[in-house]
Amino acid sequence: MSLPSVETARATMLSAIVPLAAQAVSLTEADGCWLAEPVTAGRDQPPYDASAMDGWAVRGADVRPGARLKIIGESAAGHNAGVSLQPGQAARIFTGAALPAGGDRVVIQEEAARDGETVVLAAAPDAPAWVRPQGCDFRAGAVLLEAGTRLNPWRLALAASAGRATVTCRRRPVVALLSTGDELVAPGTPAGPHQIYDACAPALAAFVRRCGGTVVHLGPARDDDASILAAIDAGAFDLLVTVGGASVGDHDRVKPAVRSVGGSLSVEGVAVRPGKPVWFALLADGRPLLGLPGNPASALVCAELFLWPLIAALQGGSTNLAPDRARLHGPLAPNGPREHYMRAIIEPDADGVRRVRPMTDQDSSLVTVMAAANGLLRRLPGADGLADGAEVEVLVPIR
Ligand SMILES: Nc1nc2c(c(=O)[nH]1)N[C@H]1C(S)=C(S)[C@@H](COP(=O)(O)OP(=O)(O)OC[C@H]3O[C@@H](n4cnc5c(N)ncnc54)[C@H](O)[C@@H]3O)O[C@H]1N2
Ligand code: MOO
Repeated sequence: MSLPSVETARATMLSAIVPLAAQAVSLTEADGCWLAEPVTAGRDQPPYDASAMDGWAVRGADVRPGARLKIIGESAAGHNAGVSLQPGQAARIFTGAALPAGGDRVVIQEEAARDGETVVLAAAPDAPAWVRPQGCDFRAGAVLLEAGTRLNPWRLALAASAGRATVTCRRRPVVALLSTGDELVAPGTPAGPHQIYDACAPALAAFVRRCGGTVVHLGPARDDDASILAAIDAGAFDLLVTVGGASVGDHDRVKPAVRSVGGSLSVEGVAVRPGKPVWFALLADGRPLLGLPGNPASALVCAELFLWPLIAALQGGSTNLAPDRARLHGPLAPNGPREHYMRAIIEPDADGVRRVRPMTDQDSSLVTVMAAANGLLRRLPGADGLADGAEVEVLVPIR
């Protein structure tokens, strides 16, 4: 049976996702969320004609070399001068302050000298008006951020400038992690001679948080249906991620256990390396389940390819997994039948050219190899061998 491509499998998974409810989210909590409603401006920004510099507010018509102007007041940010400039008059002004009525230009203080109650302009004051007109950043009523925009610190500054304390975003998904396997023990607990530490749950927890999800740990569970189902039953989650037990061995019990309680599988294996046994199901109550293979590199590559888009979709967002490009460091053998995501080091060479060097050993169990890599080299099924310097596709993991 031929397995679906990464793209087809991802589309199948995403078609089953219903975005979570929208709610008001405080700006301090909204970084990384997708807007469910636009942010519009309730007022102009700046709300008045503002000085861009510290200096003297004047009437442009009065600016002549050496002009002597009478000082009639002061305008500081947050404090209106309460004066109106008549011909021949000036007001002290500071950056961000409102221009007094009648003023339309600022002469910076380096271009003028105070002399008692007057200010004397320099021989050749510089040309800019140094005024930021009311509404030059945005106007009342303008749509500042469209629905569907993903918030980041720069966009949060815009929402904050519009006076918004909250924005409307979809709830962050609660993602439950369930590692399975009789051999697994949680780091920090004693390990028997035939046991290994659960490397995937802590790694995936960090991954989920970077995607904007919150994490619940359900495992590790034993390789038996009762243990797996008890863990699933106990969990309150929006998305369940199981790790291990995905393949074809007698002890790979997760899929049978999920089926036994009415789960329906829509993806069972993908033509990808690493991660071929990855699977996807809806539980009987409709909640989605992503089944990751147990080898750590398989689990984490599949997290990039499938988990990140699923978490985004639950928040009403989409991810851009379009590969980037780099030049190959050294030759590369032809690829096999599966789309291959090779753990690799991507860095500039001595000439500043971005190079990608695949790790020598691509065994999906090797955590040392994964930890030394900083990206993935993507190879399409059946791709030809390549020479040193060939342009290739790379994927830099979510940061
Ligand atoms: N006859 C076949 N055997 C296997 C096939 C196959 O097609 N035919 N596929 C192989 C591939 S590819 C992968 S990937 C693995 C995936 O297997 P499972 O998802 O069933 O995972 P496990 O068997 O439970 O574990 C695999 C491996 O990873 C270790 N592991 C599991 N969980 C963790 C964890 N949380 N932290 C660290 N290490 C973990 C586990 O001890 C095994 O060594 O199957 C191949 N077999
Ligand atoms: O696909 Mo498995 O993930 O090759 O090791």
